[in-house]
This record gives sequence, C-alpha cells and structure tokens, in this order.
Amino acid sequence: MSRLEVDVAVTRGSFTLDVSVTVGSGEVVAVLGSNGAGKSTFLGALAGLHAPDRGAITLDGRELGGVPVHRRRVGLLSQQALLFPHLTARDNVAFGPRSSGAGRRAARETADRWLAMVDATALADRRPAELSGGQAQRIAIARALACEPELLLLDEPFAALDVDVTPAVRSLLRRVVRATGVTTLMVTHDVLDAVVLADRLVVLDAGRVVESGPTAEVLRRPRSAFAARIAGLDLVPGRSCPEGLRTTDGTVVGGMHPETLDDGEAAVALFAPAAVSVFREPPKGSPRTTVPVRLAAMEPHGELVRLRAGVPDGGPGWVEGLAADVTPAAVAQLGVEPGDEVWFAVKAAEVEVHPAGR
Ligand SMILES: Nc1ncnc2c1ncn2[C@@H]1O[C@H](COP(=O)(O)OP(=O)(O)OP(=O)(O)O)[C@@H](O)[C@H]1O
Repeated sequence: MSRLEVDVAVTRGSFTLDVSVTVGSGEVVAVLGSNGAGKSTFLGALAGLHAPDRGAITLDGRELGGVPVHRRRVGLLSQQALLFPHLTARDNVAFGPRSSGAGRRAARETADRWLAMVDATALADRRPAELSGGQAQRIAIARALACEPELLLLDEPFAALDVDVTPAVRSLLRRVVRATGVTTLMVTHDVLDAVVLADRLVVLDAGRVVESGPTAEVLRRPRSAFAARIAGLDLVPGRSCPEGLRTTDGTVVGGMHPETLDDGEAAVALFAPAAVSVFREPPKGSPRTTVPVRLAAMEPHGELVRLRAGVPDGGPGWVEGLAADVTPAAVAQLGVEPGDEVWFAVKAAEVEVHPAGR
C-alpha cells in the first residue's frame, strides 16, 4: 500500500492548476468540481500526461516526475474500457503482467484470478466486440488491477455506461478496490460515485482545492458552493454576525450557530431547499429572512418542484442558484413561471451557520 502526495502547479493555456492533495495508503479519494475546474488536468498530471511547472508527485516517497508512464505503477481506468480489440478478455487482462515480465502461463493465471474477481470468468474467451459496455468495463477493471498498481486512477469510470448497469459496476468496483486496498484517486462529477466509493472528497474550483474532508462530513456540511449543490443544500457565503450571517451586500440571513464562530469570521449559511417558502409579494411581518429573486428555472424534483433562483434587476448576486422545493399545488397557486420575480423566505431555525474554511 502506498501514500500519494501531490503538490504541483500545471499550466494549460491561460489555466493554472495549483493543488496540494494527499491520499493516505489504501484510501479512496474523489476529486469533484464543476466543468473546467481542472479535474482532468489533475489526473493528467498524475498519469504523466501533463508535465508540472513546479512541485512533486510522490508515491510512498518515490518521485514520479521523470519516471516513464509505464514504470509508474499507476493503473488508469477511463470512461471507455479501451480494450485491445483483437485480444480476448483474458489476453487483455494478461497483457499487463506479460509486459512486466511474467511468463505466459503465470500471466494467464493472474488474468483468470482477476476475471473471477470481477465476475467475468464466463467472458474470458470473448473479444471486446462481443461484450456489452458494462462487461467491457468489468474487464477493464480487471486489467487495471492485474498490473498490481500502487495507485489506481479512475477517470469518470461510469460516465459512458448505461444508467441501468452503472450501479452494479459501481458496487463491483467498490468491492475490488476495498479487497485490494489499493490507494485510489477518482475524478468524477457524479456525487453517487463519491458516496459509494470515496472515503474523502476534494473539491476543485478554478484550479484550486476549495474544500476537502470525509465524504459524509463534506456532504452534511459543505463549505463551497459546488459541494453544497451536489449535497442538495442551499449555501450563502458571508460573515458571522450575532443574528446568523451577513452577506457582502449587508443582508442578514438569520440562523443558528451550531459551532463556535467569532463575530465577522468568514462563514456559510446552509439550509435545505425544502425549508424555503416562495411568495409573490414580500411577506409582511414575517420573522423570516426574505430576499427577492428572479425565477431562472423550474424542474421536477421527486414529488416536489424545484425552483431555481437567478439574480433580479439590482438584486444581490448571492441568490444565484439558490433552490426552493415546493409542492406542485403551491406552484399552481402562485402561478409563477421562469422569468418572474418572487420572494424566497427561510426561517432562522432552518438555517445553520458554519465556518467557511475546512
Ligand atoms: N489543451 C488545452 N489548452 C489550453 N487550455 C486547456 C487545454 N485543456 C484544458 N484547458 C483548460 O483548462 C481548464 C481545466 O480543464 P479540465 O479539463 O482540467 O477541467 P475538468 O474539471 O476536467 O472539466 P470537465 O468536467 O469539463 O471535464 C479549462 O479552463 C480548459 O479550458
């Protein structure tokens, strides 16, 4: 088992990735972030595809920079299985062990062991053209692990699969990763991948780490807009004040302080979209925090309707993207549609204010 330490800057055109991330031995870390946050660049640096401008990548103290890709002992599983089309499933899996010097028979035995591990013994003699997407991805998992990598990189490993096979492949991957104890770093933008597979999350934004922590903790109390969004929570950044949180434009969002916060400390207010009420007119004499928004979108959300906020003329920018979950009956009664200006309101008892840093 190996510990990965990454502290690098990588430039691509006008974009710079500058991150410091550690993955403990045997740990599974998911790197999440919105489009363009730098996830692929990060993975590319680890895989040896992009040379860093500065810094180092070490695996158990062994510096990877300058080591040819095939000698890094890094396994990569991509969206596409990328199997050799002319080889059987077994020979695809045996290819790695053969390349690193195993004899034909030993490599076949290794391949068969891994095929059994991914429940694909019956597929051993098939060629990639005779495999479904999910089957091919299982063979690709076996192939990546048969090389006994010290580090396994997963690049959106389920993104190209049919939605109905994804859960089975995801839990199979979880099982084999746990069984081998291989140190694993996964890039994904699907929160389910992170929930099922990862011990810890690292959230990237504009090439920087904006938050990291145990998966459950980050999703329960996100500190970044992206993590809040995937956790299904509304987040308002600002500074702690006795009533809750004060935004940059001076709006006070009433809320509870479950953790000790100094007055003026950078903080985030978190609340569930279901705690947000929606009004046509500003509610009078309400003990709630109310803010004007322009409805940007309406979408079904389980049995409710999710209303997404945009910024109204002259309104505060921080309302962008806030969500309110309301019943279809309430939407019908309000008679609202995208483009309308409405008021979002939330009670202080439903709002938690936490420190912004983690
Ligand atoms: N070859 C390139 N030349 C110049 N800029 C690039 C190149 N490739 C990527 N970039 C820029 O680097 C930034 C990060 O891209 P990257 O692909 O790492 O993001 P990502 O988080 O993987 O995004 P996505 O989720 O969309 O795949 C983007 O702003 C992108 O435009």
